[in-house]
Amino acid sequence: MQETPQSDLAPITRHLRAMFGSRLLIAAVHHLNVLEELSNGPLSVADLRSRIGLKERPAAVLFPALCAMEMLEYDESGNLRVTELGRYLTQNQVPNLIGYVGLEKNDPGVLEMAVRLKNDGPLDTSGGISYVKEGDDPSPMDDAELSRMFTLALAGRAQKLSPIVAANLPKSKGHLLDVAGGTGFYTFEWLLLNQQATATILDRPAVLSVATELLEAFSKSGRPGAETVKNRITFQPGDMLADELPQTDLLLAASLFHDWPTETCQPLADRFAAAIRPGGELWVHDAFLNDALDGPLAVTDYSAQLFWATKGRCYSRREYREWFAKAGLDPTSENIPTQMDYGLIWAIKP
Ligand SMILES: C[S@@+](CC[C@H](N)C(=O)[O-])C[C@H]1O[C@@H](n2cnc3c(N)ncnc32)[C@H](O)[C@@H]1O
Repeated sequence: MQETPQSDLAPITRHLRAMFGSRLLIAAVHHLNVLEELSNGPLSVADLRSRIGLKERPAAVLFPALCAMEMLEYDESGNLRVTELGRYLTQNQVPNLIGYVGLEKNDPGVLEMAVRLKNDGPLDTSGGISYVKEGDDPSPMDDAELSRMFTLALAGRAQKLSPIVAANLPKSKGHLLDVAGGTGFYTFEWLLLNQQATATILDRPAVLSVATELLEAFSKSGRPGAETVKNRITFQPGDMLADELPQTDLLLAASLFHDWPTETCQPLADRFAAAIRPGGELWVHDAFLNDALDGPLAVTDYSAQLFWATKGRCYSRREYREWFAKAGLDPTSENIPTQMDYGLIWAIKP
């Protein structure tokens, strides 16, 4: 089949992320007893969390996933209950599939997922967490080899999505700040479409040295205007959680918030809002949970993958829009799908 810019690679990312969803289901049944806890009737999210001993983040990953899998649902009062299907994973239902699902209960990935759910992350974080640099904690993003590996791992995804994202961002002669810009492809493509604009890519120094190499190759691609992109980009090594951010007309946060826990997202939104000039815009490219926190399955699987590997998870548009509003931005209701189950939302600075 010939590759076209329109072809969505979601089947690949969905199968990749499904592994993490499977681990959640098996761990929920065999290591956390989630469905059994609900077999006597519905419980509020808070009650279910306290019975299983789950913190906010693992609960916000696991419960939406079990809803998306149709094992759980919310009743009229907003409590969680077992569905007709989910009943077949409880002891009172005979026959049931508990034993059959249990064939995989000692799979190393399942066992580790159970540990991470109970602990809200891996037990050993001495080597740091992928895609995360926080305070003085060690970070793979500051290690030459690891940051190259993690950054290049995202290059194909960014190359595929960036022309779509760039085409949906506003046309401008102003400045774009691409925070945690990684490979830089989103900026490269946007500058190609906006020949008078300038941009700053902010990330860790080791990541930016990879982006610099990619920009060199991009400049020589022969695409119209590609050779001018280099002169319009500033690379800014830094810490988005601590350093002053340059003032900008547009700010892009692509696959950024999902690496961070809820308590870090509001300060990030506040910092981004402060960097945007009046009339400017904050754009987020990410995968979003339903506002009802019950799916979609592709995103709850992705949230499980992010829970596994980072400090974050997927969030709903409602969660983002609440951060934007608290940061003094006016969230728009627009929702622009891109590909691979991602989309764009944005807010304007009054
Ligand atoms: C998941 S990647 C996203 C990269 C890019 N936006 C994309 O969509 O391909 C997250 C990026 O955040 C960067 N990052 C993590 N902590 C950071 C910090 N404190 N300051 C600046 N960048 C940071 C990482 O180095 C990494 O490049």
